[in-house]
Amino acid sequence: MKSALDSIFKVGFGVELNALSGSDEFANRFTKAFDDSNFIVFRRYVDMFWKVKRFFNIGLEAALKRNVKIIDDFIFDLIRCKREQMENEKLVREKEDILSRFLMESKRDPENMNDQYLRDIILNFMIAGKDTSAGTLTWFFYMLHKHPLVQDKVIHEIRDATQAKDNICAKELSRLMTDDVLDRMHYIHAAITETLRLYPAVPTDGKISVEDDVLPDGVEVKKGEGINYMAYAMGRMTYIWGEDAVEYRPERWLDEDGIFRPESPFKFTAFQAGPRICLGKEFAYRQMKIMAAVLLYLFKFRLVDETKEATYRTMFTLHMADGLHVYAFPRT
Ligand code: HEM
Repeated sequence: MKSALDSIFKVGFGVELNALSGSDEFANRFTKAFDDSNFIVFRRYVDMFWKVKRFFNIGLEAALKRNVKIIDDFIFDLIRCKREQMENEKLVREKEDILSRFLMESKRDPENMNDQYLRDIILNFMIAGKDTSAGTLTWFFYMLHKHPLVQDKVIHEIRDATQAKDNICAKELSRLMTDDVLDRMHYIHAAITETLRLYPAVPTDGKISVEDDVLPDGVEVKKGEGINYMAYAMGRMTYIWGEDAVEYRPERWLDEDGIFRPESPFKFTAFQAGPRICLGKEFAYRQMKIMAAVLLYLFKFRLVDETKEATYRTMFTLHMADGLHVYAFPRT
């Protein structure tokens, strides 16, 4: 999670999270407030008194208010730092990250693109990019543990694609992860995609119809009605994926030459489909492949509790309940 958050800060906002927060403790406080708020907002679906609690500022709603203050302070600080950074660097690198681009735009339209607007943009990227890829990697490592043969193939492919020496360090190994090398990793791509089919980071997603419509199966939807699609259930349906739908089998994504064969996003819905498909999909695959390849090449992992079956925590994203606790041993 920490590493996914670091990437979003670096690539999306062009700042180092640690440099910004000054200490791990401040960054941890922000991360905790962010995760807890995610959980509390999701709870509103099943707590019919949440508005009353918000009105009297009690219970989880009081906690949410405190968390939102921590998040706001942190994000407004980020915006201030970023503005200073851009001034100091005389805007030489203005176009390198998403936040710089929004800040440039906000100069042209300061009334609409005010700090509140920028805060929402930043949070949107953090929600979209932090828990999704970090959570998927957690389930991926769990799947590899349950399927040692898949794990062997993954490690074989990393060796093959990188041609790394046995005693290579993490820094050198990550330097070998060029676009070319990552594009050759079809098996890992398939194994991550298979993980997302069974454990989609966004397990259920809601939409509101902007006009009267008819779904492909004939169901009528009226303007303003809500509708949900459930990637988690769809990934396990036998009439979509065949009799072995609940089996973890990366090979289903590969052709006879071992090349990754994508499915229609309307069938594999983990990234949604259509004009609002995930903007960070390619970034996420790259990030997850690099992280998985470096960790698996250098370490063997063993679960702390081999008997425990992983289950999820109900939130907007598919968190593994209590996380995945592992022992790591050097592979060589
Ligand atoms: C395993 C990783 C990921 C998965 C499964 C995933 C999945 C999704 C899904 C299902 C949506 C649609 C949500 C909705 O509109 O209701 C979405 C939207 C989005 N995602 Fe991702 N995402 C992932 C990683 C990322 C990353 C790393 C980033 C950014 C760096 C990102 C940026 C976005 C953005 C900006 C949107 C909004 C697009 C729009 O509304 O036009 N995602 N993602």
